Amino acid sequence: MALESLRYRRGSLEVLNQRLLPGQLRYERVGDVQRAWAAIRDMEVRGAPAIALLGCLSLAVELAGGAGPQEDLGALEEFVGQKLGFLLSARPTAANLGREAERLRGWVRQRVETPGVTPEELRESIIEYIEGLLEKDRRDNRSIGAHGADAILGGLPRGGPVTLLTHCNTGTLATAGYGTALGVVRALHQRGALSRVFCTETRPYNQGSRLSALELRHDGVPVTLIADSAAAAAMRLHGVHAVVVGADRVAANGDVANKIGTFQLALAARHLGIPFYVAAPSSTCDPTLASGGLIPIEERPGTELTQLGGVLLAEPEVDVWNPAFDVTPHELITGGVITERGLFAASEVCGELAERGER
Ligand SMILES: CSC[C@H]1O[C@H](OP(=O)(O)O)[C@H](O)[C@@H]1O
Repeated sequence: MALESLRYRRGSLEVLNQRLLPGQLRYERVGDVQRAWAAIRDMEVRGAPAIALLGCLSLAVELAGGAGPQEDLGALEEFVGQKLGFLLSARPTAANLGREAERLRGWVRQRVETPGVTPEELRESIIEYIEGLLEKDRRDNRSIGAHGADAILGGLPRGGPVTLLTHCNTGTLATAGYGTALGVVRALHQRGALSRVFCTETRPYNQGSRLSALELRHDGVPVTLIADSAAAAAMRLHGVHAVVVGADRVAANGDVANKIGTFQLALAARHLGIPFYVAAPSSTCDPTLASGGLIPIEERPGTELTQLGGVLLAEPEVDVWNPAFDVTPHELITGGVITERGLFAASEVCGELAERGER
């Protein structure tokens, strides 16, 4: 069975509940924005691109079911804006949902100002616009994979085979299919240029051990699971050629917010002279924030550290600090940022994409 984070057809949306993986493969129906919000907040679905798609598709399901004003263009525009605004409150750090919401609001505004459009036509065109995001994600992921494989192979004297290290989950279970950093892994594997990828368990939600190990084994990709604390040693002792990770938000100066633990991977890579790459679609860029210190960092419940599957792992009353993300300064992203538009120096990616109109 193909692992899919989302299953969508007009009027129907199901999500794979990732909290139950790898032990249980259970798809659950999402019939409206409220249910999507809860799935995002509780990390039943996670991963910046998948979150953006889930949010928007849940709105498409509501509209296909007749929700919202029927007769008034302005009222329908306001309904869409309110739904998108509500979705943004689920998790604060990833940029993609906010960027797609901004683009959709602007597109709806233009349609409302188009002479002669009816509420029914507007409703239908919004649904079609949102459905187009699925194919765009898949197309962009393939481009990121190809650009990333070219960049990594181009940086090696013999052009492979390559040993990589990655963090968290950035693949099928974080996107609509191919993945961002794991898209680069897949592209190298498909070219026969991947020796092995080391994936960190990524405490405390264990995206690496529960999700990346699952999807890479499922696809026959040579993968070795390591503890987060073994990452620097693996880089040094197992001939890692490059580190490639995802991103949740890229600030204007190229600082990157990504899963907690990314910053220390970048420090270790810098010390060992290993190129450090970030792979992300252009919708991850947030040129409105000058630097990484301005990116909101989500903090999650301490029970994510003190418990696992209902089993006590720590002193239950201990104080816990559990940020879900950290910020890696652009100067540590030595390989660059891989987007669907190509490889960019981290300090230039937001500006260059904005100049190309990729906002
Ligand atoms: C392509 S997924 C991007 C990003 O999202 C993950 O965070 P979470 O699992 O909390 O949603 C991780 O930071 C990935 O790198």
